[in-house]
Amino acid sequence: MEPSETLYEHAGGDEALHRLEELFYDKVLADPVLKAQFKERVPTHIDHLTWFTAESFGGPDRFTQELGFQYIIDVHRHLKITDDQRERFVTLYLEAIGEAGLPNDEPFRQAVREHLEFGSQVAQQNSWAKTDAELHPIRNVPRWNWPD
Ligand code: HEM
Repeated sequence: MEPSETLYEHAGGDEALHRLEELFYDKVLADPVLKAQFKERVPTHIDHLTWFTAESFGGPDRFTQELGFQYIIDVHRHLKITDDQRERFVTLYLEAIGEAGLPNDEPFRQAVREHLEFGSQVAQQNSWAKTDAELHPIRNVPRWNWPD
């Protein structure tokens, strides 16, 4: 990898991330643990997840510009995500990285794991919040970088 390369560039940009999210969403919709959460195919899901991931990995900030961070808080509110569901989500995503032909080097996988662990914990906490005070304090798309 080039030292100056972003995770977004290393992943292969929008085209590769879109392919990853497509494959991941198919796995999610077919999964017995996750089907209680993902009951039907939401047509915007793949594009919106691609925008979020691209921004998180140092690419264009399209998610923030077009949807805003409040959107991702709102979509997870009241879903009551269980530990099993959160863990399954992370496992399927890591499987999809390999299957979509994204780079499989350890620094990249570690950065993706950190993004996923953090993001899925935020989504889970927000999914149980009864009041705004119980929401995770993050209010901007987090930017991940290469592990130290
Ligand atoms: C890194 C972690 C996560 C990210 C970046 C993320 C991102 C998103 C985004 C962008 C949407 C909106 C899709 C749209 O506008 O169509 C969404 C919806 C949703 N998310 Fe998450 N999410 C994460 C974790 C989770 C977890 C752990 C669960 C449950 C196991 C979950 C369950 C859902 C559900 C049920 C929806 C609404 C239904 C759908 O769009 O298919 N999310 N998520």
